[in-house]
Amino acid sequence: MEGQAIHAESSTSRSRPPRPAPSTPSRSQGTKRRQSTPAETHDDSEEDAPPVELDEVSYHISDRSSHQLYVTLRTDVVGVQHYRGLVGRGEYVVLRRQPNNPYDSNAVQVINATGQQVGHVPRAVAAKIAPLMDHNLITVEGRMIGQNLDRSMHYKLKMDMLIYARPSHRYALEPELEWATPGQQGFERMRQAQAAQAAKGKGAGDGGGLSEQEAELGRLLNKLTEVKEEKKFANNVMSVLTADLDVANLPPHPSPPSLASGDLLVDLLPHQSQALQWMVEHENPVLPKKVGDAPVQFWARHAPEGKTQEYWVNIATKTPQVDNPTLGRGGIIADGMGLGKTLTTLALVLATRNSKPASPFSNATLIVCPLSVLSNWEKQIEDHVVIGKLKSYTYHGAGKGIGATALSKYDIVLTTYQTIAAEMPAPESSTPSGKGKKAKTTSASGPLLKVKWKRVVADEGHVMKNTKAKMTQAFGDLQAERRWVCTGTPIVNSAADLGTLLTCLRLCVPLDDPQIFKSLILRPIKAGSGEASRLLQAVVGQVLLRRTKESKDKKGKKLVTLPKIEYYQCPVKLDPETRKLYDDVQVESAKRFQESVATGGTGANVLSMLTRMRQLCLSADMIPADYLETLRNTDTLNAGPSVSISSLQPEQKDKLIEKLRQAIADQEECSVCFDVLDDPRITDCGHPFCLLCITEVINRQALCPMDRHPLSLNSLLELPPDIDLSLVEDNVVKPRTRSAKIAELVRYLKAFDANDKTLVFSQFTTFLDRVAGVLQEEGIPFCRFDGTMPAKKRQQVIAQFQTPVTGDNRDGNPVVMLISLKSGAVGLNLTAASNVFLCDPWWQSAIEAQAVDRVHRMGQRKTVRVFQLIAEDTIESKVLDIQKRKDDLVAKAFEKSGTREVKAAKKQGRFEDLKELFGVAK
Ligand SMILES: Nc1ncnc2c1ncn2[C@@H]1O[C@H](COP(=O)(O)OP(=O)(O)OP(=O)(O)O)[C@@H](O)[C@H]1O
Repeated sequence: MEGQAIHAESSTSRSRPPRPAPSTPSRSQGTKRRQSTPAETHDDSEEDAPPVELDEVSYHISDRSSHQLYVTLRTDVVGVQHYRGLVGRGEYVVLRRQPNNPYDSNAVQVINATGQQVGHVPRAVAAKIAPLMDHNLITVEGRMIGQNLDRSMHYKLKMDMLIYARPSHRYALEPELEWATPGQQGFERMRQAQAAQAAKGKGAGDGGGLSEQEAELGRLLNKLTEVKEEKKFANNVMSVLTADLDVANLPPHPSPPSLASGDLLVDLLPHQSQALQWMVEHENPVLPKKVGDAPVQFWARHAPEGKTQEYWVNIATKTPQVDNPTLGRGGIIADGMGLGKTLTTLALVLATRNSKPASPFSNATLIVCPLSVLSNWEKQIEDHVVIGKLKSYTYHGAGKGIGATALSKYDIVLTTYQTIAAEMPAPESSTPSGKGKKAKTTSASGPLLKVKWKRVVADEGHVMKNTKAKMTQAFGDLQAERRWVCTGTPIVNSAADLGTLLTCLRLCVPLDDPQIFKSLILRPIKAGSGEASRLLQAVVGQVLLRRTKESKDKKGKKLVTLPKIEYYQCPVKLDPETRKLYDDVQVESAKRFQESVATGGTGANVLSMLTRMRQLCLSADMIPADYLETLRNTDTLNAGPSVSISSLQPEQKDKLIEKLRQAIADQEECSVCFDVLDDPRITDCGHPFCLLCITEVINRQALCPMDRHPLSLNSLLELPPDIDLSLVEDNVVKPRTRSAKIAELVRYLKAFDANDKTLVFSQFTTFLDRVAGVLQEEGIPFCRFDGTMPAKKRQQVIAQFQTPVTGDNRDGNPVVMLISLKSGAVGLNLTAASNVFLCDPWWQSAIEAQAVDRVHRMGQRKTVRVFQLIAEDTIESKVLDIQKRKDDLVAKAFEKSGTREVKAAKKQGRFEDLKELFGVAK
């Protein structure tokens, strides 16, 4: 039975973000292999079948979970003679369920890196793994031991099958998988055998034999995944990943656009000219000329011994092919904030104006950015490009009434992520998105998706951290000859972020495939593979340029010289009334926390309790008047049955919607991923989550992670489309009493020089409303900036704020800008300010650093002063302690010794952190 072929169905494609045509051909075109020989031909249905696509959805869901390698099973790929897919030794292959196979409903296909089927998993093995795969309990992938590159007739090929599952499922799953352990010895004995081997010093994973530095990098990357909220850590990892790049000695552009050339109103700085040349080279990559030349995007020339015909080998995936591989054009500009990525990109457009792209592409560049930086691009063009040298157009809001042909005549078109997402054709709602079917479309795509761009640039491209998000898919759908990402933080949460960027950029084919990136890089890194860490480092070396404010040129001089920056911590004493309320709330919250720990769950709404305590530190009227009472009376253990949203009373629904709206306005985090809510939903028990996070939880355990209330997908509610999330213009709240923090802030503002401008950051827009009320009372001119403001308004606000105070414009010239910490701050130039107030400490020091970077950047002439307001003896001082401890841990993790202890300390640290925040004695 095992050698018998199971025929493929003719329609096997599933949906994944479509690939742009024709510059970046589909995988089957781009990495086409040798023509099949007569011996390899097979039945017609297979011949006409479209190339097999990967299942994007299941990839995404499983990638968000932390699966662990349970066991590796040596097995076969069978029925190889019926398929045309070729594989090399060591190549990773995708194992995909084929439930509609007419001969075996348990069938599992084996698919190579170019999407072609190689064969099937043996029937007996498939029967065991198929039900587990169907229930999303395991993920499997294969690594080829045998190969069929010799083109002789093969019926089966040896393969290692790697079975992954969640660590928390071990208890239930191991009995189901005993048959897969070597000699069916069972997991316990397998572990004992592995431990004995490790004790003999044979090394774990495939990290054995690799240098200590490689192993160390692997360990660091693993920690990155574990401590995903630690952005500083991510920055450090970027430093490690880019440590070997010799950026100081990059050649400058021979004739960059400049004052002298009449294109720019400024000259590029030397590091910007180097970046320009690097970008030009990466838009025109050249395959290695001969055997032995350095690989380009991992493709190397290969000449088999004794044979004359050379072929190509992808040294990352071990994929061979005869036809010339297609190279991606573009890359990632990951320079630190404020080094001039915007200006360099404009210089690229100017420098390549006369090199017309191949037909059918136009000469137009599309720049996609968050709404908050749209006006910054307009301003940079206005400030730095000589009038008439670049024709630019902003395609947003009222500017949308223009067709594809007109757009393609511009040199630069500016737009936002939301706009490109909205231009995607709407899927036909009645079409079931069943397996094997692509959603049909009813509406046509918008003009942006119709233009054949010379290049597309994703500014602040790290926002595309999720391959399933509409804007990521929309960027992938844009048709362009060259593709770029600009971001100071290419890795935000984990190395997977870099994989997403490769996918969006179509670079390093076939590593741009999420499934292959995961198999080759993410999973092995988790398993401690130094080789995979080295591969990740190599990917970075191929596609990314990064310098920071600390980088030095070849003479040892810093790239940019900036004025001094001074940090001050300002302790604030709560007023007696707030102090009393805070202490009561803390005692009650601690009780709730302990109760939930005692019952063994995440129990009570931990995050929401922490948020309320933080709001109390800012201004007591930010929490509901009856909050303490509610806290005392809430029965956290009363879960109740799952409720379908459709059965809720209208007033219950309204309450939930209001709660969700508030959570979004307050930038509350999702308590599954600890990130800002993405595509938010609220449960019938009143907890907000990202849609993807809560869907995954429901699929797994159908209980709310906050209060164990039973949930189903029907218990989720989203905001109605007509609800207005935008900041109510000039929202000003006159607080009943002035909180200690607001009083302290005003004290400083009054003491500053009348010409000094100040940024006031808070995570809570509702707090900024209260500050606004007090500033109004005090007659201190201020403005507000918020991520949800219309583009025109933002531009006006920034322009107004950036106007220096002089004798004649003092009246109404804002000296304070109120700005929310997490929305809208990235990418802004606010150098008119030299004082920064951080009103509430944030867990991620990197977010605060980003805020400070709005002011401490090129163009700043004064010393920058940063004031952190900390409410004494509250959760805020504890947050700082935790932040510091985490920074210490990060520092330690970079020392070579003690990393295992660091890891253990971190795990324990999470729980200890919570105890500390609630004031529960250790
Ligand atoms: N060569 C230059 N001459 C004069 N000013 C410059 C030059 N390069 C950059 N600047 C100014 O420095 C500031 C920062 O530049 P820019 O906004 O391009 O940085 P960035 O790397 O895109 O920053 P971010 O990561 O925050 O988006 C801008 O005000 C810009 O006008």
